Amino acid sequence: MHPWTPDSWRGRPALQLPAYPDAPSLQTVERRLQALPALIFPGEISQLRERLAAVSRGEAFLLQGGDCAESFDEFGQEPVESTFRVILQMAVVLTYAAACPVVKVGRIAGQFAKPRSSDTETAGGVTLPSYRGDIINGSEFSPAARQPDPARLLQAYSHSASTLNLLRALAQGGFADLHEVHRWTADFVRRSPQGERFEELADRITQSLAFMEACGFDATRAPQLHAVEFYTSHEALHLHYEEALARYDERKQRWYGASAHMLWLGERTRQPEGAHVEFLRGIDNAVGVKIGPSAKPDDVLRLMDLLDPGQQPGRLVLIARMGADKVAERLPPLLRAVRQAGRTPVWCCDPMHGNTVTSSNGYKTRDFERILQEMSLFFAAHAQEGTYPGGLHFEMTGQDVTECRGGAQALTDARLEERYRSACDPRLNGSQSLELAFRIADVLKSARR
Ligand SMILES: O=C[C@H](O)[C@H](O)COP(=O)(O)O
Ligand SMILES: C=C(OP(=O)(O)O)C(=O)O
Repeated sequence: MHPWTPDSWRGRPALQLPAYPDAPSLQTVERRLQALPALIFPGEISQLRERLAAVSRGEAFLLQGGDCAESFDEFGQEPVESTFRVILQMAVVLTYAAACPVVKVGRIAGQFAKPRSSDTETAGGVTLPSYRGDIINGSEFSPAARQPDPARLLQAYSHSASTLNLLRALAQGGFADLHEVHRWTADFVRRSPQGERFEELADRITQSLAFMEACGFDATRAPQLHAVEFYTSHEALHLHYEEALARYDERKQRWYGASAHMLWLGERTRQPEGAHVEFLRGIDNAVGVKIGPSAKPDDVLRLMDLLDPGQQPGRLVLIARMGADKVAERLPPLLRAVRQAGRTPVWCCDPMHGNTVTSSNGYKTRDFERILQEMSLFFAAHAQEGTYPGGLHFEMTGQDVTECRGGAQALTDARLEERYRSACDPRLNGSQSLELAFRIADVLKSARR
């Protein structure tokens, strides 16, 4: 294998990257990013890998979720806090049901670049470059907004740094204390059936804590009750940005990606000879790979050889995103081939990306029941093949958006326009996310048995 360097990807075909008209400006920005502090430190990356190693042994469960694409405009405390809160709630529901630790990873603090099916978009007879995420261009349909602008890389760094600062405070500063579990429910969820169900669960947790404390258990000595570990992730799509944030860990003598704890390869950029695989093979982070319905067993094994030649526990997360109608047929041969090769990656289910449809009024949407169906079939495929269903990966937000259809709120096509805020793919709202956690909790419980 040829030697890896942070820029060795530049010799490979790089799909889904914009052509910047002003190359010198891009280079200036890259140099500035190289001089900025790392957002993530090597010790945190090792810790996440240990947690994922536990998942791969069937001792824990991975919950990964957040925006399809973070936005520079929808920025502030509320969106971050509400998403964090719903992830905590989902994790509590799953932990309680499966009696196992849940590793919490946000699609957050860096999820700014989007792969697109088409390079251009046409509206009203005008054709412009597609929106590719706020790190590249703007979502507004105008020639100026759609021009790729290198200055956006610095904005993405600064938004990521602020978001991460808030997440660290939320995770460690008292908000995530289990004694506060009643405060995690947003008002619009509280009045729903799943809000009420969560309140019952919160009551049971509060009573259990009170009982244990009455028995002499000293809660002040149990840091796990007062804080959570929360990790960040995004798609490693914008390689100029990722290269500029690669840092060398002198102690381990390894490079790592300092933009997030975990980075993943998208379905559209996982070519074995491509630039994205080349970059990710050289860094020490946990690495995810999206696996769509066209993937053959040999494709998956080849990617595993390239990205994890040493077969290190907790290094690889294979994120199956097959679609509810294909998962039962396409996933089992992959699970079998990986098991027969003696490999134990984390297997995770993304029930969002294979289930996107267009509503009768022209919105990109997803059906709650199809999402649930793909997850159930994912668990069934693992039961059939004797492998461990290690996690779930969602596009979701804590806010009260109307982007996915169905769920107990029974969102219909007509209601999508009420609060459709995503600039790219539809997300589950806070209520739908919590409902999904309850609906999948029983499946997880029996899978772990
Ligand atoms: O979120 C993922 C992708 O960017 C998205 O599914 C691609 O969407 P498109 O088919 O509208 O380009
Ligand atoms: C683009 C994404 O997914 P996929 O690569 O699976 O299409 C995503 O998760 O944002």
